[in-house]
Amino acid sequence: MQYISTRGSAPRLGFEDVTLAGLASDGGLYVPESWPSFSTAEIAAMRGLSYVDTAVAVMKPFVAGALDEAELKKLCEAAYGRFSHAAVVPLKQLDHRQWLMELFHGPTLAFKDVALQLLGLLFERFLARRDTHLTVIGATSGDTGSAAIDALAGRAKVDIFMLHPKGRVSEVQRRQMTTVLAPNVHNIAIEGSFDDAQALVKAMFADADFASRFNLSAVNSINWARLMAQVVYYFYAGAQLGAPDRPVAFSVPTGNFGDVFAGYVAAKMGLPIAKLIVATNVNDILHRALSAGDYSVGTVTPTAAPSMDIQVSSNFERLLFDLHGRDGPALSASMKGFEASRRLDIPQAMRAEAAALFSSTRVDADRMQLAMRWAHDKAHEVIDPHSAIGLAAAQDSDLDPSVPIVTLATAHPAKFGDAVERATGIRPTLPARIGGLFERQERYAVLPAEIGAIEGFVADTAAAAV
Ligand SMILES: Cc1ncc(COP(=O)(O)O)c(C=O)c1O
Ligand SMILES: N[C@@H](CCOP(=O)(O)O)C(=O)O
Repeated sequence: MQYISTRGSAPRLGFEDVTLAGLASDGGLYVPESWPSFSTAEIAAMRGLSYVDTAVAVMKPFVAGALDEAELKKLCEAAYGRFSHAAVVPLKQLDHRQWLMELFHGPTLAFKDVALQLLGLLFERFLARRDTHLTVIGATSGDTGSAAIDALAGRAKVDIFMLHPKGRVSEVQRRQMTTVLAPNVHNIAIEGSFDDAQALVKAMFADADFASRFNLSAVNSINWARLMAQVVYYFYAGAQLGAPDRPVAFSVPTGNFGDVFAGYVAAKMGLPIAKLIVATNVNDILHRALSAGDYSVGTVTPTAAPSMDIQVSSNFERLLFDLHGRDGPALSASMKGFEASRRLDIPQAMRAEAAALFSSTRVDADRMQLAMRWAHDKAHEVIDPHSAIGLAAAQDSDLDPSVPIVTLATAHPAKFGDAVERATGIRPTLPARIGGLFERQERYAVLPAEIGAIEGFVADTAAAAV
Protein backbone atom coordinates (compact mmCIF):
# COMPACT_ATOMS: atom_id res chain seq x y z
CA MET A 1 0.00 0.00 0.00
CA GLN A 2 1.31 3.44 -0.95
CA TYR A 3 0.23 6.75 0.58
CA ILE A 4 -0.08 10.21 -0.98
CA SER A 5 -0.31 13.68 0.53
CA THR A 6 -3.54 15.69 0.41
CA ARG A 7 -1.47 18.64 -0.90
CA GLY A 8 -0.04 16.71 -3.82
CA SER A 9 3.67 17.46 -3.70
CA ALA A 10 5.20 15.34 -0.89
CA PRO A 11 6.74 12.01 -1.88
CA ARG A 12 4.59 8.87 -2.09
CA LEU A 13 5.49 6.66 0.88
CA GLY A 14 4.83 3.16 2.20
CA PHE A 15 3.17 2.47 5.56
CA GLU A 16 6.35 2.37 7.66
CA ASP A 17 7.59 5.76 6.41
CA VAL A 18 4.15 7.32 6.68
CA THR A 19 3.88 6.17 10.30
CA LEU A 20 7.28 7.59 11.23
CA ALA A 21 6.73 10.84 9.27
CA GLY A 22 3.40 11.81 10.85
CA LEU A 23 2.77 14.86 8.68
CA ALA A 24 3.65 15.12 4.96
CA SER A 25 6.56 17.42 4.06
CA ASP A 26 4.27 19.68 1.97
CA GLY A 27 2.08 20.36 5.03
CA GLY A 28 -0.58 17.89 3.88
CA LEU A 29 -1.87 14.71 5.48
CA TYR A 30 -1.16 11.24 4.17
CA VAL A 31 -4.03 9.09 2.84
CA PRO A 32 -3.99 5.72 1.05
CA GLU A 33 -3.51 6.08 -2.70
CA SER A 34 -6.83 4.25 -3.11
CA TRP A 35 -9.34 2.90 -0.62
CA PRO A 36 -9.20 -0.87 -0.18
CA SER A 37 -12.62 -2.53 -0.05
CA PHE A 38 -14.23 -5.68 1.27
CA SER A 39 -16.90 -7.80 -0.43
CA THR A 40 -20.15 -8.44 1.41
CA ALA A 41 -18.96 -12.02 2.03
CA GLU A 42 -15.77 -10.71 3.66
CA ILE A 43 -17.78 -8.39 5.91
CA ALA A 44 -20.21 -11.19 6.79
CA ALA A 45 -17.21 -13.30 7.80
CA MET A 46 -16.30 -10.67 10.42
CA ARG A 47 -19.38 -11.61 12.48
CA GLY A 48 -18.29 -13.31 15.68
CA LEU A 49 -14.59 -12.46 15.27
CA SER A 50 -12.68 -11.27 18.34
CA TYR A 51 -11.58 -7.64 18.37
CA VAL A 52 -7.99 -8.64 17.60
CA ASP A 53 -9.04 -10.78 14.63
CA THR A 54 -11.28 -7.98 13.34
CA ALA A 55 -8.36 -5.57 13.69
CA VAL A 56 -6.08 -7.83 11.68
CA ALA A 57 -8.69 -8.29 8.93
CA VAL A 58 -9.41 -4.56 8.65
CA MET A 59 -5.84 -3.22 8.92
CA LYS A 60 -4.07 -5.87 6.80
CA PRO A 61 -4.49 -3.99 3.49
CA PHE A 62 -3.15 -0.75 5.02
CA VAL A 63 0.08 -2.23 6.42
CA ALA A 64 0.87 -4.35 3.36
CA GLY A 65 4.56 -4.07 2.51
CA ALA A 66 5.54 -3.15 6.10
CA LEU A 67 4.12 -5.93 8.29
CA ASP A 68 2.91 -9.44 7.51
CA GLU A 69 -0.29 -10.83 9.02
CA ALA A 70 1.47 -12.69 11.86
CA GLU A 71 3.43 -9.57 12.87
CA LEU A 72 0.29 -7.44 12.78
CA LYS A 73 -1.59 -9.95 14.93
CA LYS A 74 1.18 -10.02 17.53
CA LEU A 75 1.12 -6.23 17.81
CA CYS A 76 -2.69 -6.17 18.11
CA GLU A 77 -2.63 -8.84 20.81
CA ALA A 78 -0.11 -6.79 22.79
CA ALA A 79 -2.00 -3.49 22.29
CA TYR A 80 -5.50 -4.77 23.08
CA GLY A 81 -4.29 -7.14 25.80
CA ARG A 82 -3.90 -4.00 27.93
CA PHE A 83 -7.64 -3.21 27.79
CA SER A 84 -9.65 -4.00 30.92
CA HIS A 85 -12.74 -5.38 29.11
CA ALA A 86 -12.59 -8.78 27.40
CA ALA A 87 -14.51 -7.38 24.42
CA VAL A 88 -12.02 -4.45 24.20
CA VAL A 89 -14.76 -2.04 23.00
CA PRO A 90 -18.05 -3.47 24.33
CA LEU A 91 -21.38 -2.56 22.74
CA LYS A 92 -24.27 -1.80 25.10
CA GLN A 93 -27.93 -1.46 24.19
CA LEU A 94 -29.65 1.63 25.65
CA ASP A 95 -33.16 1.25 24.20
CA HIS A 96 -34.81 -0.32 21.15
CA ARG A 97 -32.44 1.45 18.72
CA GLN A 98 -29.80 3.36 20.64
CA TRP A 99 -26.48 1.67 21.34
CA LEU A 100 -23.30 2.78 23.06
CA MET A 101 -19.87 1.53 22.05
CA GLU A 102 -17.54 1.97 25.03
CA LEU A 103 -14.13 2.91 23.70
CA PHE A 104 -12.62 3.85 27.06
CA HIS A 105 -11.42 0.58 28.58
CA GLY A 106 -7.77 1.22 27.69
CA PRO A 107 -5.04 2.33 30.10
CA THR A 108 -5.89 6.06 30.05
CA LEU A 109 -9.68 5.81 29.83
CA ALA A 110 -10.41 7.40 26.44
CA PHE A 111 -10.83 6.17 22.87
CA LYS A 112 -7.35 7.44 22.03
CA ASP A 113 -5.87 4.31 23.60
CA VAL A 114 -7.34 2.16 20.83
CA ALA A 115 -5.00 3.72 18.29
CA LEU A 116 -2.14 4.92 20.45
CA GLN A 117 -1.43 1.61 22.16
CA LEU A 118 -0.86 0.20 18.67
CA LEU A 119 1.05 3.26 17.44
CA GLY A 120 3.52 2.99 20.35
CA LEU A 121 4.27 -0.60 19.31
CA LEU A 122 4.53 0.35 15.64
CA PHE A 123 7.10 3.05 16.48
CA GLU A 124 9.10 0.57 18.53
CA ARG A 125 8.99 -2.06 15.80
CA PHE A 126 9.98 0.31 12.99
CA LEU A 127 12.68 2.10 15.00
CA ALA A 128 14.27 -1.23 15.92
CA ARG A 129 15.07 -1.63 12.22
CA ARG A 130 16.77 1.80 11.98
CA ASP A 131 19.53 3.71 13.66
CA THR A 132 17.29 6.73 14.32
CA HIS A 133 15.97 8.72 17.27
CA LEU A 134 12.44 10.15 16.96
CA THR A 135 11.18 13.39 18.53
CA VAL A 136 7.42 13.11 18.84
CA ILE A 137 5.58 16.42 19.09
CA GLY A 138 1.90 16.42 20.01
CA ALA A 139 -0.94 18.76 20.91
CA THR A 140 -3.73 17.73 23.21
CA SER A 141 -7.01 19.06 24.48
CA GLY A 142 -6.73 16.40 27.19
CA ASP A 143 -6.98 12.81 26.04
CA THR A 144 -4.46 12.28 23.23
CA GLY A 145 -1.74 13.51 25.60
CA SER A 146 -2.09 10.87 28.29
CA ALA A 147 -2.74 8.09 25.79
CA ALA A 148 0.38 8.97 23.78
CA ILE A 149 2.47 9.35 26.91
CA ASP A 150 1.31 5.98 28.23
CA ALA A 151 2.15 4.40 24.88
CA LEU A 152 5.65 5.93 24.63
CA ALA A 153 6.92 6.47 28.20
CA GLY A 154 10.23 4.73 28.75
CA ARG A 155 10.58 3.50 25.16
CA ALA A 156 14.05 3.61 23.61
CA LYS A 157 14.87 5.98 20.73
CA VAL A 158 11.83 8.25 21.33
CA ASP A 159 11.25 11.50 23.22
CA ILE A 160 7.74 12.92 23.44
CA PHE A 161 6.88 16.61 23.87
CA MET A 162 3.18 17.13 24.59
CA LEU A 163 1.56 20.58 24.47
CA HIS A 164 -1.71 21.17 26.34
CA PRO A 165 -3.68 24.38 26.81
CA LYS A 166 -2.96 25.60 30.35
CA GLY A 167 -6.02 25.44 32.62
CA ARG A 168 -8.28 24.08 29.87
CA VAL A 169 -8.07 20.34 30.54
CA SER A 170 -9.68 18.57 33.49
CA GLU A 171 -7.51 17.95 36.56
CA VAL A 172 -7.61 14.20 35.97
CA GLN A 173 -6.53 14.70 32.35
CA ARG A 174 -3.65 16.99 33.37
CA ARG A 175 -2.42 14.68 36.10
CA GLN A 176 -2.58 11.65 33.81
CA MET A 177 0.07 13.42 31.70
CA THR A 178 2.13 15.38 34.17
CA THR A 179 2.63 12.65 36.78
CA VAL A 180 4.44 10.43 34.27
CA LEU A 181 8.05 11.18 35.19
CA ALA A 182 9.83 8.95 32.65
CA PRO A 183 12.88 10.83 31.35
CA ASN A 184 11.67 10.74 27.71
CA VAL A 185 8.34 12.47 28.56
CA HIS A 186 8.14 16.28 28.43
CA ASN A 187 4.85 18.08 29.14
CA ILE A 188 4.35 21.71 28.21
CA ALA A 189 1.35 23.81 29.27
CA ILE A 190 0.98 26.63 26.76
CA GLU A 191 -0.69 29.96 27.37
CA GLY A 192 -3.39 29.50 24.72
CA SER A 193 -6.03 27.15 23.33
CA PHE A 194 -5.77 23.67 21.82
CA ASP A 195 -5.90 25.29 18.37
CA ASP A 196 -2.81 27.32 19.28
CA ALA A 197 -1.06 24.14 20.42
CA GLN A 198 -1.99 22.31 17.22
CA ALA A 199 -0.83 25.26 15.09
CA LEU A 200 2.52 25.24 16.93
CA VAL A 201 2.97 21.54 16.19
CA LYS A 202 2.28 22.12 12.49
CA ALA A 203 4.63 25.13 12.48
CA MET A 204 7.43 22.96 13.88
CA PHE A 205 6.88 20.45 11.06
CA ALA A 206 6.88 23.32 8.56
CA ASP A 207 10.27 24.50 9.89
CA ALA A 208 12.24 22.14 7.63
CA ASP A 209 15.61 22.63 9.42
CA PHE A 210 14.10 22.01 12.83
CA ALA A 211 12.00 19.06 11.62
CA SER A 212 14.97 17.27 10.08
CA ARG A 213 17.42 18.16 12.87
CA PHE A 214 15.16 16.56 15.48
CA ASN A 215 13.55 13.95 13.23
CA LEU A 216 10.01 14.96 14.17
CA SER A 217 7.04 12.63 14.22
CA ALA A 218 3.41 12.97 15.25
CA VAL A 219 0.98 11.13 17.50
CA ASN A 220 -2.06 13.26 16.74
CA SER A 221 -4.61 12.04 14.25
CA ILE A 222 -2.66 13.83 11.52
CA ASN A 223 -0.67 10.55 11.65
CA TRP A 224 -2.45 8.10 9.32
CA ALA A 225 -1.76 5.10 11.59
CA ARG A 226 -4.01 6.68 14.26
CA LEU A 227 -7.01 6.72 11.96
CA MET A 228 -6.32 3.28 10.53
CA ALA A 229 -6.63 1.72 13.98
CA GLN A 230 -9.92 3.55 14.60
CA VAL A 231 -11.54 2.16 11.42
CA VAL A 232 -11.59 -1.25 13.11
CA TYR A 233 -14.28 -0.55 15.69
CA TYR A 234 -16.79 0.59 13.07
CA PHE A 235 -16.52 -2.84 11.45
CA TYR A 236 -16.60 -4.57 14.85
CA ALA A 237 -19.86 -2.83 15.83
CA GLY A 238 -21.37 -3.04 12.35
CA ALA A 239 -20.79 -6.80 12.11
CA GLN A 240 -22.38 -7.33 15.53
CA LEU A 241 -25.47 -5.37 14.51
CA GLY A 242 -26.08 -7.15 11.23
CA ALA A 243 -23.72 -5.75 8.59
CA PRO A 244 -23.49 -6.26 5.68
CA ASP A 245 -27.24 -7.10 5.57
CA ARG A 246 -28.36 -4.21 7.76
CA PRO A 247 -27.06 -0.63 7.64
CA VAL A 248 -26.01 0.98 10.91
CA ALA A 249 -25.61 4.67 11.82
CA PHE A 250 -22.95 6.11 14.11
CA SER A 251 -23.07 9.26 16.19
CA VAL A 252 -19.58 10.58 16.83
CA PRO A 253 -18.62 13.27 19.36
CA THR A 254 -16.34 15.32 17.15
CA GLY A 255 -13.48 17.82 17.48
CA ASN A 256 -10.49 17.14 15.24
CA PHE A 257 -12.64 15.07 12.81
CA GLY A 258 -10.37 12.02 13.24
CA ASP A 259 -12.79 9.56 14.78
CA VAL A 260 -15.60 10.32 12.35
CA PHE A 261 -13.18 10.27 9.40
CA ALA A 262 -12.30 6.71 10.42
CA GLY A 263 -16.04 5.97 9.98
CA TYR A 264 -15.87 7.51 6.51
CA VAL A 265 -12.99 5.17 5.68
CA ALA A 266 -15.04 2.19 6.91
CA ALA A 267 -17.85 3.27 4.58
CA LYS A 268 -15.38 3.60 1.68
CA MET A 269 -14.24 0.05 2.46
CA GLY A 270 -17.77 -1.28 2.05
CA LEU A 271 -19.36 -1.16 5.51
CA PRO A 272 -23.01 -0.17 5.02
CA ILE A 273 -23.25 2.99 7.12
CA ALA A 274 -26.63 4.73 6.93
CA LYS A 275 -25.27 7.97 8.38
CA LEU A 276 -22.32 9.39 10.27
CA ILE A 277 -23.67 11.98 12.68
CA VAL A 278 -21.05 14.62 13.46
CA ALA A 279 -21.91 15.79 16.98
CA THR A 280 -20.22 19.03 18.09
CA ASN A 281 -20.45 21.15 21.21
CA VAL A 282 -20.87 24.93 20.88
CA ASN A 283 -17.47 25.06 19.16
CA ASP A 284 -19.41 24.20 16.06
CA ILE A 285 -17.23 24.95 13.02
CA LEU A 286 -17.85 21.46 11.62
CA HIS A 287 -21.61 21.74 12.05
CA ARG A 288 -21.56 25.10 10.26
CA ALA A 289 -19.33 23.69 7.52
CA LEU A 290 -21.42 20.60 6.84
CA SER A 291 -24.83 22.26 7.18
CA ALA A 292 -24.15 25.68 5.63
CA GLY A 293 -20.73 25.53 3.95
CA ASP A 294 -19.30 27.96 6.51
CA TYR A 295 -15.89 26.65 7.59
CA SER A 296 -14.78 29.80 9.40
CA VAL A 297 -12.82 29.89 12.63
CA GLY A 298 -14.49 31.49 15.63
CA THR A 299 -13.06 31.92 19.13
CA VAL A 300 -12.85 28.77 21.24
CA THR A 301 -15.43 28.64 24.03
CA PRO A 302 -14.41 26.49 27.04
CA THR A 303 -17.09 23.83 27.75
CA ALA A 304 -17.76 20.84 30.00
CA ALA A 305 -16.55 18.67 27.10
CA PRO A 306 -13.09 20.28 26.89
CA SER A 307 -11.53 17.65 24.61
CA MET A 308 -13.84 18.90 21.86
CA ASP A 309 -13.08 22.61 22.36
CA ILE A 310 -11.52 22.80 18.92
CA GLN A 311 -12.10 25.09 15.94
CA VAL A 312 -9.54 24.01 13.37
CA SER A 313 -10.22 20.31 12.70
CA SER A 314 -7.12 18.77 11.15
CA ASN A 315 -8.74 15.77 9.52
CA PHE A 316 -11.41 17.79 7.73
CA GLU A 317 -8.64 18.29 5.16
CA ARG A 318 -8.71 14.56 4.42
CA LEU A 319 -12.44 14.74 3.59
CA LEU A 320 -11.93 17.93 1.56
CA PHE A 321 -9.26 16.09 -0.45
CA ASP A 322 -11.82 13.52 -1.59
CA LEU A 323 -14.43 16.25 -2.14
CA HIS A 324 -11.90 18.04 -4.39
CA GLY A 325 -11.69 14.88 -6.51
CA ARG A 326 -8.29 14.08 -4.92
CA ASP A 327 -6.77 17.07 -6.70
CA GLY A 328 -3.81 17.90 -4.39
CA PRO A 329 -2.80 21.25 -5.94
CA ALA A 330 -6.44 22.47 -5.88
CA LEU A 331 -6.83 21.51 -2.24
CA SER A 332 -3.44 22.99 -1.40
CA ALA A 333 -4.63 26.34 -2.81
CA SER A 334 -7.87 26.12 -0.78
CA MET A 335 -6.00 25.27 2.43
CA LYS A 336 -3.49 28.09 1.94
CA GLY A 337 -6.46 30.45 1.50
CA PHE A 338 -8.00 29.07 4.68
CA GLU A 339 -4.76 29.45 6.63
CA ALA A 340 -4.51 33.10 5.53
CA SER A 341 -8.14 34.20 5.93
CA ARG A 342 -9.33 31.68 8.58
CA ARG A 343 -12.37 30.86 6.44
CA LEU A 344 -13.31 28.51 3.65
CA ASP A 345 -16.63 28.39 1.84
CA ILE A 346 -17.63 24.84 0.98
CA PRO A 347 -19.47 24.89 -2.37
CA GLN A 348 -22.99 23.45 -2.48
CA ALA A 349 -21.97 20.53 -4.74
CA MET A 350 -19.33 19.37 -2.24
CA ARG A 351 -21.76 19.78 0.64
CA ALA A 352 -24.34 17.69 -1.18
CA GLU A 353 -21.74 14.97 -1.78
CA ALA A 354 -20.76 14.97 1.90
CA ALA A 355 -24.43 14.95 2.96
CA ALA A 356 -24.92 11.52 1.39
CA LEU A 357 -23.02 10.13 4.38
CA PHE A 358 -22.65 12.89 6.97
CA SER A 359 -25.17 14.88 8.98
CA SER A 360 -24.29 17.20 11.83
CA THR A 361 -25.74 18.51 15.08
CA ARG A 362 -24.62 21.21 17.51
CA VAL A 363 -25.35 20.24 21.11
CA ASP A 364 -25.39 22.93 23.78
CA ALA A 365 -24.72 22.50 27.51
CA ASP A 366 -28.39 22.02 28.52
CA ARG A 367 -29.04 19.36 25.87
CA MET A 368 -25.81 17.60 26.84
CA GLN A 369 -26.88 17.48 30.50
CA LEU A 370 -30.30 16.15 29.50
CA ALA A 371 -28.65 13.30 27.60
CA MET A 372 -26.45 12.46 30.60
CA ARG A 373 -29.55 12.37 32.82
CA TRP A 374 -31.52 10.26 30.32
CA ALA A 375 -28.67 7.74 30.11
CA HIS A 376 -28.57 7.51 33.89
CA ASP A 377 -32.31 7.48 34.62
CA LYS A 378 -33.58 5.41 31.68
CA ALA A 379 -30.66 3.23 30.63
CA HIS A 380 -28.75 3.00 33.94
CA GLU A 381 -25.52 4.17 32.35
CA VAL A 382 -23.30 6.97 33.63
CA ILE A 383 -21.73 8.65 30.60
CA ASP A 384 -19.22 11.44 30.18
CA PRO A 385 -20.01 14.87 28.62
CA HIS A 386 -18.41 14.02 25.25
CA SER A 387 -20.35 10.78 24.90
CA ALA A 388 -23.49 12.67 26.01
CA ILE A 389 -23.06 15.08 23.10
CA GLY A 390 -22.99 12.08 20.78
CA LEU A 391 -26.03 10.54 22.44
CA ALA A 392 -28.03 13.80 22.26
CA ALA A 393 -27.29 14.06 18.54
CA ALA A 394 -28.32 10.41 18.04
CA GLN A 395 -31.59 10.93 19.91
CA ASP A 396 -32.40 14.07 17.91
CA SER A 397 -31.62 12.51 14.55
CA ASP A 398 -34.39 12.16 11.95
CA LEU A 399 -33.04 8.89 10.54
CA ASP A 400 -35.35 6.02 9.60
CA PRO A 401 -36.27 4.54 13.03
CA SER A 402 -35.46 1.01 11.87
CA VAL A 403 -31.75 1.91 11.64
CA PRO A 404 -29.78 1.23 14.83
CA ILE A 405 -27.59 4.13 15.96
CA VAL A 406 -24.32 3.49 17.75
CA THR A 407 -22.99 6.40 19.80
CA LEU A 408 -19.25 6.29 20.34
CA ALA A 409 -18.60 6.62 24.09
CA THR A 410 -15.23 8.30 23.86
CA ALA A 411 -14.20 8.80 27.49
CA HIS A 412 -14.73 7.26 30.91
CA PRO A 413 -17.08 9.42 33.03
CA ALA A 414 -14.56 9.64 35.89
CA LYS A 415 -12.29 11.78 33.71
CA PHE A 416 -14.93 14.51 33.96
CA GLY A 417 -16.28 13.82 37.46
CA ASP A 418 -17.41 17.40 38.20
CA ALA A 419 -19.54 17.70 35.05
CA VAL A 420 -21.06 14.24 35.53
CA GLU A 421 -21.91 15.00 39.15
CA ARG A 422 -23.53 18.32 38.18
CA ALA A 423 -25.79 16.56 35.68
CA THR A 424 -26.63 13.33 37.48
CA GLY A 425 -25.72 13.75 41.15
CA ILE A 426 -23.41 10.75 40.77
CA ARG A 427 -19.65 11.12 41.28
CA PRO A 428 -18.04 8.41 39.13
CA THR A 429 -14.95 6.82 40.65
CA LEU A 430 -11.68 6.35 38.82
CA PRO A 431 -10.88 2.69 38.13
CA ALA A 432 -8.31 1.27 40.56
CA ARG A 433 -5.61 1.11 37.86
CA ILE A 434 -5.55 4.92 37.73
CA GLY A 435 -5.37 5.14 41.56
CA GLY A 436 -2.98 7.46 43.35
CA LEU A 437 -3.22 10.10 40.64
CA PHE A 438 -3.83 12.88 43.15
CA GLU A 439 -0.92 11.94 45.39
CA ARG A 440 1.72 11.76 42.66
CA GLN A 441 4.25 14.49 41.89
CA GLU A 442 3.65 16.53 38.70
CA ARG A 443 6.29 17.83 36.26
CA TYR A 444 5.60 20.25 33.40
CA ALA A 445 6.88 23.46 31.88
CA VAL A 446 4.68 26.51 31.26
CA LEU A 447 5.50 28.38 28.04
CA PRO A 448 3.98 31.11 25.88
CA ALA A 449 2.27 29.95 22.67
CA GLU A 450 5.26 31.03 20.58
CA ILE A 451 7.18 28.86 18.18
CA GLY A 452 10.57 30.22 19.34
CA ALA A 453 9.84 29.33 22.97
CA ILE A 454 8.70 25.79 22.15
CA GLU A 455 11.51 25.03 19.70
CA GLY A 456 14.02 26.42 22.22
CA PHE A 457 12.61 24.13 24.92
CA VAL A 458 12.84 21.08 22.64
CA ALA A 459 16.41 21.94 21.62
CA ASP A 460 17.54 22.59 25.23
CA THR A 461 15.95 19.36 26.44
CA ALA A 462 17.58 17.37 23.65
CA ALA A 463 20.97 19.00 24.40
CA ALA A 464 20.63 18.24 28.13
CA ALA A 465 19.95 14.58 27.31
CA VAL A 466 23.25 14.15 25.43
C1 LIG B 1 -13.27 12.32 24.82
C2 LIG B 1 -13.20 12.83 23.43
N1 LIG B 1 -14.30 12.76 22.66
C3 LIG B 1 -14.29 13.20 21.39
C4 LIG B 1 -13.16 13.78 20.84
C5 LIG B 1 -13.23 14.24 19.42
O1 LIG B 1 -12.60 13.31 18.58
P1 LIG B 1 -11.96 13.77 17.20
O2 LIG B 1 -10.91 14.77 17.55
O3 LIG B 1 -11.36 12.53 16.65
O4 LIG B 1 -13.04 14.35 16.40
C6 LIG B 1 -12.01 13.89 21.60
C7 LIG B 1 -10.75 14.50 21.11
O5 LIG B 1 -10.28 14.32 20.07
C8 LIG B 1 -12.01 13.38 22.91
O6 LIG B 1 -10.91 13.39 23.64
N1 LIG C 1 -9.40 15.79 21.70
C1 LIG C 1 -8.05 15.58 21.36
C2 LIG C 1 -7.50 16.62 20.45
C3 LIG C 1 -6.41 16.08 19.57
O1 LIG C 1 -6.97 15.16 18.70
P1 LIG C 1 -6.21 14.10 17.87
O2 LIG C 1 -7.18 12.98 17.74
O3 LIG C 1 -5.85 14.74 16.60
O4 LIG C 1 -4.97 13.66 18.61
C4 LIG C 1 -7.25 15.36 22.61
O5 LIG C 1 -7.77 14.79 23.51
O6 LIG C 1 -6.12 15.77 22.71
